[in-house]
Amino acid sequence: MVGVLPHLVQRSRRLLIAAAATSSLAGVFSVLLLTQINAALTASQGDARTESALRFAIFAVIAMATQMVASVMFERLSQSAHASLRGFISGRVLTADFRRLEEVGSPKVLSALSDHSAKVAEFFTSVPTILTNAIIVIGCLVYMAWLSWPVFLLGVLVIALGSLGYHLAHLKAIRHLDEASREQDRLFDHFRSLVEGAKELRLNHPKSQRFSADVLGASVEAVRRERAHGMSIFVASASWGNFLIYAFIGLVLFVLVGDAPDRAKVMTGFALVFVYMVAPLEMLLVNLPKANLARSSAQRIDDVIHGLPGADSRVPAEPPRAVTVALEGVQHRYYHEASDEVFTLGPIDLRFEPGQLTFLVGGNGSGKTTLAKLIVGLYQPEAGRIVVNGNPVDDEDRIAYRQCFSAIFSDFHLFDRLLAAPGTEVDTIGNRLLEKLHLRNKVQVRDGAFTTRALSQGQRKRLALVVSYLEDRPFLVFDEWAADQDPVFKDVFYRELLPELRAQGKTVLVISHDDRYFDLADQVIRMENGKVVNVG
Ligand SMILES: Nc1ncnc2c1ncn2[C@@H]1O[C@H](COP(=O)(O)OP(=O)(O)OP(=O)(O)O)[C@@H](O)[C@H]1O
Repeated sequence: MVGVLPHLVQRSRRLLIAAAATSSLAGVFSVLLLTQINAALTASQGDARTESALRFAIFAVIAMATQMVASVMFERLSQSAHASLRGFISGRVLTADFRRLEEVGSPKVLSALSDHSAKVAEFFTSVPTILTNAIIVIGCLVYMAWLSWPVFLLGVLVIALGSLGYHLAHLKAIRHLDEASREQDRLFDHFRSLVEGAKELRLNHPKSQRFSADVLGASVEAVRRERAHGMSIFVASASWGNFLIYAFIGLVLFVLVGDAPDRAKVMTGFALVFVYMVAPLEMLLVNLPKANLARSSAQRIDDVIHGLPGADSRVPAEPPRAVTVALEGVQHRYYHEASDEVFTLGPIDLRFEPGQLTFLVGGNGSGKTTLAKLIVGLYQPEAGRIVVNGNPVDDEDRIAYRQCFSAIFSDFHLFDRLLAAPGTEVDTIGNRLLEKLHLRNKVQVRDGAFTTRALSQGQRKRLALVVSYLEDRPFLVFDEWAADQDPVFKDVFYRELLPELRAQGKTVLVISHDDRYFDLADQVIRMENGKVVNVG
């Protein structure tokens, strides 16, 4: 698989080449400017000054214009790389296998979408600086060769020594930068705790302080330390490069030039070239680490993408009106790395019919939610198979299979927009449902969105139910939906809403601890430790 950085480079190859060519031109004209300055400084009386001034002016304008155009082009490349990276990663997250996504975890995904993408995009803005300055340095060397061969050879030797030092430093520095970007993924997890654990942290001051110092602070510090370490090595090697340049200047001015007849003239030329070359060299050495940071971030993005292999994104057909789902020897396992233990669910054989109300019951951790995720197709069975309306579900029709379901899990998410298909009278139907769920005085559906989501947990669950009704899927799954409802509404849910759904021919699966209502079910499945122990 091509990494994201080579992919981005390949994708915008043409613009990149154009921008690089313009950038190189800017470098070439900067060196030509230098030749004009030198010519003016060392010219004898009576030389054609006007002509020289004109050339100088033309070169200056071209250098500025090419620099400007190149910078704008690279800035655009950088922004489009950023946007395309974000689109690409989000696309992968959207289509990824759900279990793989759970394993990768949200901190890594968020870190890839924000910080790492930005660092990779910056690569495109550091390229013109690297390129222009590299050309200036090379141009200066060529000019030097024209002035004097021995000096040029010495220059090449210095550059070779500098590059060797830089390469050795690079090997060491990149380790720190890689470690920093890995730690940064963990840092995003702590950022999430900082926001999502705001209540717990406020209620316990010592805990908050320990979190701030030992967890968040330690991680921030680790990123700072590793990045500072890595970047310091780069910057220090830049100083080594600078030192070599000064050593070079010294050698040329005091040893090589010696007592040449036109010493003053030669020395002026060289001094000017050196001074002209130092700043680009510095820029070069400062910008190369940025490109390395980008590479390290691109590696992290590649890791996330690698963990989320692309899936079939064919648009599935409309789900059938009614579904019979059968599980045949279905099995799923979770591996817990920390304790080296495996939780095994199944093998399980079950059957769900249209117009059938099933209750799934069992103790905490017995595997009810995992079974529900298997039934709705979020997890693929590791053994056994699922048969829908008589047809076994294979990899190709898994997406289509999932469209048969609408589920409210306990960690459900309410989107701010209902995102209904165009043409659906979502406002009218939604408001009717809000009325039915006793929420009309609190919230409305307007222009395809709820007017507010700032409601109690039980009320938000009712909104999730509205969404579920609107989706109008043949199989509905409610994972402890009623747990947050008041006794009156619980009664409405079990005695009115569920029988209504059953009467409509829906297949309904309710995970519940409310044993008062078990007698309403057509089927009660009891689970213990990952196994179905009873179907009544
Ligand atoms: N995302 C996960 N990654 C790894 N293991 C998990 C994951 N989710 C659940 N498990 C494991 O599977 C077991 C069953 O969990 P599950 O959520 O299916 O139980 P449950 O019956 O729904 O429990 P509860 O009544 O508490 O909701 C747990 O004990 C846990 O060890």
